[in-house]
Amino acid sequence: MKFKSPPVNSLSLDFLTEFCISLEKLENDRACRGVILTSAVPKIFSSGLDITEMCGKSTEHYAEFWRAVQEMWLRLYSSNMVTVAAVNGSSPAGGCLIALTCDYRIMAENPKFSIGLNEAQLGIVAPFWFKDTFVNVVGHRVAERSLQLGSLHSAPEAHRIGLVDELVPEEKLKDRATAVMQQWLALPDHARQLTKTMMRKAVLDRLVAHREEDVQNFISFISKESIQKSLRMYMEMLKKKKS
Ligand SMILES: CCCCC/C=C\C/C=C\CC/C=C/CC(=O)SCCNC(=O)CCNC(=O)[C@H](O)C(C)(C)COP(=O)(O)OP(=O)(O)OC[C@H]1O[C@@H](n2cnc3c(N)ncnc32)[C@H](O)[C@@H]1OP(=O)(O)O
Repeated sequence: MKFKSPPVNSLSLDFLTEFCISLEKLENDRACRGVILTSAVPKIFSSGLDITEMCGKSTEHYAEFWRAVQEMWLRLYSSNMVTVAAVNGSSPAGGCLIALTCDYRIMAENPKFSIGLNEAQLGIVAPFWFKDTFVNVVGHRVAERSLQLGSLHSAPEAHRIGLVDELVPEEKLKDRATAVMQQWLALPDHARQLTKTMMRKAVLDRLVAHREEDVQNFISFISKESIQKSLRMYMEMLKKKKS
């Protein structure tokens, strides 16, 4: 599955809706046992949640948007398919979450590409299920430091801390992702799927049990004037960076 939402593959409500529909189609296709996620946009895997969806909108919109973010994560984290992220560009915040949610991450070894949960840098907080997914990949200590600092890690650093499983030259990313997929698909599906469920169930159940509470937390957090101001300033900073 190739993300193609220029300029930076932001995760808008439309993007998330289409992503979930595509994933569901593949999930229901018995001939499809695995999916490789990558980007058709040069140098960017995904810029994370679309900040404009979280700025100056109604409570109803925030609720709809957040449910779509939850849905994307629940579907991908619980997928029966083998999921491989071929991270061919930068991947902050929600983009990093997508990669973390897969079974395996391969990143292009370009030191200019960065990845991480940088929410704290925007003055916002990664919700508990972003944090849980991160902890399950890199461990508690690395996740705690990285989350508090809102660190964006260069590709070599991301590999060193275990955020990505391997680095390969950009031109070899597709072949390597295909080889990894073949390796994972060589196992019987039922054994792999049951093992995956066993490893992820507690974290998935936690969001399922607190889904509506999480929506309300998001709405009250994001609606605060101080948070709206931080997000506006961040967007302005992104725009100024160009000029
Ligand atoms: C205890 C209580 C707890 C309660 C908690 C409850 C709930 C939690 C609450 C909130 C959590 C919300 C979680 C959010 C997670 C996220 O994903 S936030 C998004 C974070 N993303 C980023 O920080 C990335 C920002 N972008 C960049 O760094 C760069 O754009 C880039 C991706 C590295 C690409 O750089 P490049 O130079 O190629 O491009 P530009 O910077 O020029 O960007 C082009 C264009 O795109 C716009 N844009 C970029 N990123 C975004 C984005 N994420 N959303 C929307 N728009 C984006 C940028 O502004 C440019 O626009 P233009 O100037 O109009 O062309």
